[in-house]
Amino acid sequence: METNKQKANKEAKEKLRAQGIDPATQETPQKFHRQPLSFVRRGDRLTGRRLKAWEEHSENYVLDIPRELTDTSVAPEASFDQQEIYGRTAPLTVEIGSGLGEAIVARAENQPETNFLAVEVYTPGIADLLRKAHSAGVENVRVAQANAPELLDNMLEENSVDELWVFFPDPWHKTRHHKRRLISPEFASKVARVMKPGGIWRLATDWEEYALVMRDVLDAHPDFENLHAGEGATEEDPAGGWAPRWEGRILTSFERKAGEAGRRAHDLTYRRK
Ligand SMILES: C[S@@+](CC[C@H](N)C(=O)[O-])C[C@H]1O[C@@H](n2cnc3c(N)ncnc32)[C@H](O)[C@@H]1O
Repeated sequence: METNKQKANKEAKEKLRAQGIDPATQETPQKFHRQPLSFVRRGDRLTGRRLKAWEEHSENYVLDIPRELTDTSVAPEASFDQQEIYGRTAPLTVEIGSGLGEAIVARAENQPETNFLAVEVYTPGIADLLRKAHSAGVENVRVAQANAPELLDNMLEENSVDELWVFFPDPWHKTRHHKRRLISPEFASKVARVMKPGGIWRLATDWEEYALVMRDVLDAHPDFENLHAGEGATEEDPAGGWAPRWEGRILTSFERKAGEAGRRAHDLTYRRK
């Protein structure tokens, strides 16, 4: 006789399989995505207050996105109509990899006249964001649970984003994993397409070698201009180009832990030409 727990486990596994996810590893198979993924599917099971937050608030904040094959793939017919989504048209700030939602919810609270879109694949992180957004009473944030490069290609309109953030993207520090890194010339071109001329792209990382790669990739990209070219140059790093810490980038728990481990953040700021 099957117990309730066994039945629930079986159902959860079937749901994952239907989404193209291997229940043993909970990893999204690479074959469904055109590019290497910048994330590994982690356990998505929600419990306790995260589950409660999801049940109570996801309907208000999480976008219903047409999917292709997996739950993070964005189908080419997806669209982003601000009027429909926020009930108004306003300047748009997008955060890619919003983690636990600390930075975007804080900013949304301080900038009620801006619309905010958090892009994140990690369900427990989104649940935390929902809890924060609800308790702060913000109405100008929405969440897209989606693989960012596909969202940029298939959902956001050309010339529609005023500001875009990528704070502490996964560093994938082993050389054999560098192809999974988010920041690349191809990704920069996807960002360039959706940004308005004059739009601002803010980045930060605690991984020094990745910071140098990000700077070199974006300095070489024809559509972006480094707003702090040459700043912060040192003898070891004569090129410089580092931005001061931006006041809107609050200290997240992720950055705090990096600091405790002795890694300091490098900031970069670019303008879409
Ligand atoms: C190291 S965390 C940093 C989170 C947050 N920005 C902060 O500063 O605390 C990186 C986040 O990016 C998300 N992420 C990685 N690749 C992504 C992708 N392709 N699309 C959407 N989110 C992604 C991960 O799930 C993770 O939550």
